[in-house]
Amino acid sequence: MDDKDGVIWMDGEWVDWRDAKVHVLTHTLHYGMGVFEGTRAYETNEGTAIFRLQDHTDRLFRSAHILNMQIPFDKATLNQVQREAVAKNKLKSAYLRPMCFYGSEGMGIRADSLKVHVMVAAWEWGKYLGEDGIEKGIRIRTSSYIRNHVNSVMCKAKANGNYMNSILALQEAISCGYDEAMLLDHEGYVAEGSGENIFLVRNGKLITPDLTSALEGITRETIFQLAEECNLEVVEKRITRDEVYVADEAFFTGTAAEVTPIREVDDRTIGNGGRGPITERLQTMYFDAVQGRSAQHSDWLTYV
Ligand SMILES: Cc1[nH+]cc(COP(=O)(O)O)c(CN[C@@H](CCC(=O)O)C(=O)O)c1O
Repeated sequence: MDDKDGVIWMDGEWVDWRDAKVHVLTHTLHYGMGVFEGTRAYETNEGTAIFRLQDHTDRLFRSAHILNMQIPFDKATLNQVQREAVAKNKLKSAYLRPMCFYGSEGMGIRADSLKVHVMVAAWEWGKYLGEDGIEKGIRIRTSSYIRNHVNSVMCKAKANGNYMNSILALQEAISCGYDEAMLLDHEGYVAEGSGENIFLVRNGKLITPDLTSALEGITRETIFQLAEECNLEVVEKRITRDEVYVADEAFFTGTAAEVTPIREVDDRTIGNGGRGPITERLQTMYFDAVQGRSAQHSDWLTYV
């Protein structure tokens, strides 16, 4: 990733992509105390637009608040910089990564006298779980790693250090021949994917875990709204792994994952073994919204 052409925003300045570096004694590099966002910009007939930019920026600031980090820029600045990151890098569609991190002003767990630094990068990122995955569905397995406990890490913060858990789970799934991991919480109930929220369809209803141990996904909330528009009931409840096995349909949601059907869990075929009809309908509505074909949701788009 460090050999691209383009620019990255660091602490108020645009720097050449290849020069966007930090010292090896950068505190967050050692201890993982930082927050970030993943936001997508899509090409639309009216130009490139960032999807639910304000919601992502709001969550970035909530994440920082949870970790008691003071971001030294305001939301309007972060929103404008993300628009510029897409434009300056001449991207028609993009994945945006704002991140707030502690610098190399000091070391140690005490973490006092540290400065909060902010960067924003943007790059082209295709289908997170593969082109096939979006249409045919993916194979997932229940991870041997449980989701972080709500009192060991802060699950409502999109915090850098939380993702060691996700990486271990995903690496395990891939090493076992699957595409993604499904993580249970410490009580054994389904929480989410390594980087996605999860939905089931059963008897025409959507079912999704409550947010206790999961990230408050913006795509998850988008699906709630789209489901309401097509009179689909959404039930938030505790879900066991065998409820996933007997679901009629299942899918992941996330900015990177978008709406990805799940066709198999722990070698159990889900429903028709592919993308289910309700999943397809919601996926189509989602892509209509992000690609500017849904007049009803033009407010979700921030044109670059
Ligand atoms: C743990 C987790 N849970 C749910 C979600 C879905 O949230 P939302 O994007 O607001 O719908 C994400 C986003 N995962 C991001 C990280 C991907 C990465 O590899 O980094 C993403 O989808 O951008 C998570 O990281």
